[in-house]
Amino acid sequence: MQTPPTQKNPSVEKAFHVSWDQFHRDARALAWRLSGAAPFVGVVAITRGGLVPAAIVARELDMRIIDTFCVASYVDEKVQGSVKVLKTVSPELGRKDGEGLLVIDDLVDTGATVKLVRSLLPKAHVATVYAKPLGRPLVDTFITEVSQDTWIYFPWDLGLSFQAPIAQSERG
Ligand SMILES: O=P(O)(O)OC[C@H]1O[C@H](OP(=O)(O)OP(=O)(O)O)[C@H](O)[C@@H]1O
Ligand SMILES: O=c1[nH]c(=O)c2nc[nH]c2[nH]1
Ligand SMILES: [Mg+2]
Repeated sequence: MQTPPTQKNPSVEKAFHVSWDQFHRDARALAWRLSGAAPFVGVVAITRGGLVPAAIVARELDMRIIDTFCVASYVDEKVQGSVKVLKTVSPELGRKDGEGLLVIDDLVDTGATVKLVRSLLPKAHVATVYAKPLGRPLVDTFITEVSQDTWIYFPWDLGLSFQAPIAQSERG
């Protein structure tokens, strides 16, 4: 299954850099919020970004049944291709339209990924750590909203590098 052809994100101007520490705290906050909706029969991570928060949430909620929903979409930074399903959940977990499942991703942006997952698991509870306005109505639980023109930089995509002083960057 696949969503309609390639689309580009609206102009992304701002940057939101997330450290490992901040991501861990935000994912734990998500687990706290989800504890009110528990119990779930299993956790499903939307790969690949959902693997990290899924591990943290599963640890906090003491869940051991963990599966993946594997998709591929963004072909390049900030450019989204059509979303393709590479693997869905096991038939055992996926029966009953995903009822009782907790589906986790790192963020919802345009909502294309979550829409596709929801079309196959309509009764699952979908949670993300971060949400942008376009995708926000498609998730049941999230922690932090950022504006649509913000690109979120995750710690697994970053490395340490020199930062020019603010005064220097203001001089151009
Ligand atoms: O709401 P959308 O516009 O669909 O965007 C959100 C999706 O984009 C990113 O995944 P990406 O496809 O870049 O792959 P990755 O998780 O393997 O990095 C992110 O992890 C979400 O899954
Ligand atoms: O690392 C990422 N940051 C984002 O803001 C984003 N939106 C879609 N896909 C994304 N990946
Ligand atoms: Mg992803």
